[in-house]
Amino acid sequence: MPKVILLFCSMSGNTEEMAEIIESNINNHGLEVHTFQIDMDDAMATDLLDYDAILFGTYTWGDGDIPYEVEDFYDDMEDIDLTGKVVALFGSCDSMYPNYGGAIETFSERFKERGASNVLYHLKVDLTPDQDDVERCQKFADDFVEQLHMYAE
Ligand SMILES: Cc1cc2nc3c(=O)[nH]c(=O)nc-3n(C[C@H](O)[C@H](O)[C@H](O)COP(=O)(O)O)c2cc1C
Repeated sequence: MPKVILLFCSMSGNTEEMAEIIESNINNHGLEVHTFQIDMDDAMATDLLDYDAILFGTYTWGDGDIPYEVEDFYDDMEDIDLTGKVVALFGSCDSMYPNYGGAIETFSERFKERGASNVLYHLKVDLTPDQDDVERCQKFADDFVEQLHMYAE
């Protein structure tokens, strides 16, 4: 059974809502997920090493920037080898900003740099998830589980 970690940060709760939908859908597939809110829980970049699969959620700040509360986590990722990990990223963004969901792209590049060859999709939701977005989150989780089984074979 693959070990799955879900890490996220969220200022006003939108990315957190996505994380909850994704977690519950992955649980529905019979997989256990260990979930951490980066700024609240004691989650460190080295924790990633203990898992086969990583779900990473972040909102975007400033001008397409990563939020300050994940800056240390981002920097600490520099020293870890994520070869072979299956990764998918998600987050709430705001289409009023020119750099829509830039933090997701930045983290995606970081995961790739660190050797996570299977960086899958990015799910971006505009502000608070509406009913369509809830379904997109559910599908995102379904696809993730499918990919996990594929890579595990
Ligand atoms: C000061 C500020 C800057 C922001 N900059 C961006 C941005 O560059 N790109 C973007 O897509 N969203 C940007 N956002 C929007 C947030 O990412 C969006 O509100 C998101 O829903 C917050 O997610 P959360 O509820 O999980 O904290 C910005 C929001 C604020 C308050």
